Amino acid sequence: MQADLVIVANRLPVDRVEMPDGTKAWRRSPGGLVSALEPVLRANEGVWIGWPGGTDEDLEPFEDDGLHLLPMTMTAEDIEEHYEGFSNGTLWPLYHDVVAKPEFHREWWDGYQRVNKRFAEKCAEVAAKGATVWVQDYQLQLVPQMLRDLRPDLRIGFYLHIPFPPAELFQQVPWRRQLLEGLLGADLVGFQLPQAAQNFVRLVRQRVGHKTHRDLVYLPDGRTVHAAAFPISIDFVGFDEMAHDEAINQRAKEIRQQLGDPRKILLGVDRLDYTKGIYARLRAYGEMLRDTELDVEDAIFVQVAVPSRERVEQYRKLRDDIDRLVGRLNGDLGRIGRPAISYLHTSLPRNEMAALYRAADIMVVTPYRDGMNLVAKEYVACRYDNDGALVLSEFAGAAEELRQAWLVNPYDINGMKAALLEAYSAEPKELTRRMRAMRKQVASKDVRHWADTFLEVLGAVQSSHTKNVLPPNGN
Ligand SMILES: O=P(O)(O)OC[C@H]1O[C@H](O[C@H]2O[C@H](CO)[C@@H](O)[C@H](O)[C@H]2O)[C@H](O)[C@@H](O)[C@@H]1O
Ligand SMILES: O=c1ccn([C@@H]2O[C@H](COP(=O)(O)OP(=O)(O)O)[C@@H](O)[C@H]2O)c(=O)[nH]1
Repeated sequence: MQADLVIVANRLPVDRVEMPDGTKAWRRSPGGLVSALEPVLRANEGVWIGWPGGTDEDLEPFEDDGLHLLPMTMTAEDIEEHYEGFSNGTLWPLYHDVVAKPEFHREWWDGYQRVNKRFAEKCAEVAAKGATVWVQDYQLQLVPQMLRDLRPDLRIGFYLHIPFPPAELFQQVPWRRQLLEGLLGADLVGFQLPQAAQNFVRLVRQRVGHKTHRDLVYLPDGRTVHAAAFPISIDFVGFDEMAHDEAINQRAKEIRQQLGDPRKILLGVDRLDYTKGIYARLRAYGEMLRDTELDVEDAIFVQVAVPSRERVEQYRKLRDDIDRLVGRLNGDLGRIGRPAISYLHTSLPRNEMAALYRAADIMVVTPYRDGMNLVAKEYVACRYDNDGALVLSEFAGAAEELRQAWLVNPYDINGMKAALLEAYSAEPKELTRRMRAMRKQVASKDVRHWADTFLEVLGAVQSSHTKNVLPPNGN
């Protein structure tokens, strides 16, 4: 198989899972990267390389619902060292403001290099001459340079879905220079926010010593690397259409009834990740009930927590902590038929998500740090009647665009309580004013816009063989 567009991500859009009866089945993979890229691959003929979930399974390339998928085989050791280890035990906490303590282990780094190499080799094998390869996310930062060494004819783009930290944090990594050099194999390195692109360029100047000018890096071999922000988004029209669907609105009504017809439904939907601030948010809500600012007769908090990275210690602990907190809050504050929190530890299909967004009066998104947070944008897309309130952390990438949300600092519990209360009691006129502006933003900057802009800028970069001339004052 030879493709003109190759998307390479740690995960395939579908995940091979074992059912309770021991049989294997495909399920949609968790997370926003898959939500965003699936419509992009659908719109452009191409192939997607990634891990299909599970270990030691040699699967042939296959087609799933019109998508060409190329599964990579991962051993148990690969998963332990590359995915759970270096990607999610080292890079993930480090890139998210050290919300948890990153661990540095040399064998994890070895596994990271090994897996990146295999992904690069697979790309080199399937990319047609002069093809575009779009490498995704922090799990594959070495792929751009490894791939360029193998196939200098390719146009290579890289996109980081999570924040890129300031130099002060990044320089903790013992292999910082190798990571930067890996990324510099790309022609275009994309980030969620402009600050991240600036952090990257500054680090390249300081740590690798290359000349830079604004968002350009000049390499000694004459190649130029462009670093810029491309805030990711959602399929606005798709969500808006689902939101208008009769069956989904019927389901939203049913959800409300099943919850006991409360006056207001508050909703949180997150992967069960310590970056998402679920614990602090539920604690704040519990305090509001305890202090009688809210009453379980009027309000309920629905929290959906999607199982995530369950073999990583910090994630296991978080799950236990939240289980205990929910149990305590319901035990202390709930009444018969009126729990304080309706907690679901599960992954819901898109239509059920849309029904929940339709049902929720207040969407609560309070991460300590988040690359973007598509859930916030999906909620906005589903509120076509311009009602509903969004309470959003300042530290989510989405806050740069959704300025009319109730913006909160998740470290400030009292501030969060005040914002929740304001959103809870806001006048319809106020809700409309805010939601209308946010809908306009998401409608105009949807995922199509994101992918088209990235691929357009990538398409415009000079061929890697063309030598560039430094600007007169390149620094
Ligand atoms: O693959 P997993 O380990 O199960 O994790 C799921 C994904 O989580 C992260 O998603 C990010 O991408 C979103 C879309 O750009 C963004 O809105 C969010 O803020 C990010 O956290 C991760 O970056 C992906 O690689 C994972 O697949
Ligand atoms: O039960 C769930 C919970 C979440 N999602 C989807 O998972 C994505 C989460 O992306 P986000 O950017 O908010 O966070 P991430 O998990 O990537 O960090 C969104 O598209 C959600 O619609 C889902 O399909 N089912």
